[in-house]
Amino acid sequence: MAVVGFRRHLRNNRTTITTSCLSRFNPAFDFISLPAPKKHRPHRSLFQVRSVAASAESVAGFDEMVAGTQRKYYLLGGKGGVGKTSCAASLAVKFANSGHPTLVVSTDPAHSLSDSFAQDLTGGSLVPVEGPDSPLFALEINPEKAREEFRSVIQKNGGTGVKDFMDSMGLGMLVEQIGELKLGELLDTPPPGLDEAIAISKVMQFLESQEYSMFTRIVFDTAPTGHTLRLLSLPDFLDASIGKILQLKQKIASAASAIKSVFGQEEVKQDAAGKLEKLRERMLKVRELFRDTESTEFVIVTIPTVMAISESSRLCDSLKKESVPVKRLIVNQILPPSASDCKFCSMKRKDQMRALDMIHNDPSLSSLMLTQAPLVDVEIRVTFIPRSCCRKSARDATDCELSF
Ligand SMILES: Nc1ncnc2c1ncn2[C@@H]1O[C@H](COP(=O)(O)OP(=O)(O)OP(=O)(O)O)[C@@H](O)[C@H]1O
Repeated sequence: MAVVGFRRHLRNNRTTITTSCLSRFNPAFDFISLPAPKKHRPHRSLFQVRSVAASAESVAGFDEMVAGTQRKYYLLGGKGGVGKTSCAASLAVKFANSGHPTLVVSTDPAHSLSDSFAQDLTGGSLVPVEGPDSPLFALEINPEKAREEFRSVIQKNGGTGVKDFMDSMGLGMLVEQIGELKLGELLDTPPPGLDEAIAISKVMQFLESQEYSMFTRIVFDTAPTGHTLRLLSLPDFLDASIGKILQLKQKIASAASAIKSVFGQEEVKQDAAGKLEKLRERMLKVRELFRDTESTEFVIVTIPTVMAISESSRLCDSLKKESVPVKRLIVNQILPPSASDCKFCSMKRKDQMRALDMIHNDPSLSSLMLTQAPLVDVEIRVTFIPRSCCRKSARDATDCELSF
């Protein structure tokens, strides 16, 4: 299994991958590349993490991330296009190769996890990723598709399928409260956080379902910054909304006869306030989870540009304000060292140095552990090499090192 610059060669009808671009560049980019099989592993740090505040190099970062068998959640977020998906995929692979059954989930409506793994993950269910030592599954949650399905269910069945659908999304109790509202209109102008509500409800399913209990590492590839903040603030939003919904309860009760035709008498009789309370508790549980320093960590991904770092600084402040644990910053796409820069690269390098200085001087970001990942000259993809291709006799040493 390898996360490498993606270059395919057909050799004897088998797929192999060159690793030359990575080996030419910084070995610290092992965050994106993979550790070689144990017997080939170099002795240097494979996941170099440097505290910006204390400039000494440390290898403690990744060791700390893999330590322990209790479940841990890593949310990767940052500005659009900085490499969140690439980093989430490679981190997930590293966890799986370190012995953790791992799940990587994309909550970004503009998914690219499928592209990153070169596998179709759009079905809304767990897809096994072959290759790592321990099980690795990937999942894309497609909120927009879910919303569309929801809309068509309403149109087709006049609302009769709504409850089942919402139940499947973990939001069943909501529909009973809003059953007499015009759901079509609600979907045309979705309340802020509806997409994130679907993602959160999936998270709650992870927590509750036996099927997911095996996973000890869950990596989230989140949507760009704005969405992420809404995701984190949604439990509060829903908490506040519950008051409003409770007011609707009275209205719903008076419209019981109308609802009866949709949901049946028994449903209407159920204690709406109790259900809302349950929903609130669930949301609070999610909120607690995201703020639990023992189990959760938000990793900010950025690139060395003034704009990206300024946004990362604001994101870091917001996360801290929300009491979300944030300890690490990945600075992706750093120009690799070169003995002779062209004019463009030399200018670019200076620009990147200025941006990196911003991190050192930023009151929020400077306290984070910094991982630097170089810009590589090919697209980052996760793929695997069939074991049969890894026979030493048939392969040169470099290919073998990053295969399994
Ligand atoms: N270090 C790198 N060197 C070269 N290309 C990179 C690097 N990191 C990411 N890329 C490329 O940049 C593009 C965007 O990466 P990716 O999809 O991981 O970013 P993202 O932050 O998840 O994007 P979005 O916000 O759109 O979801 C991809 O084509 C990816 O291959």
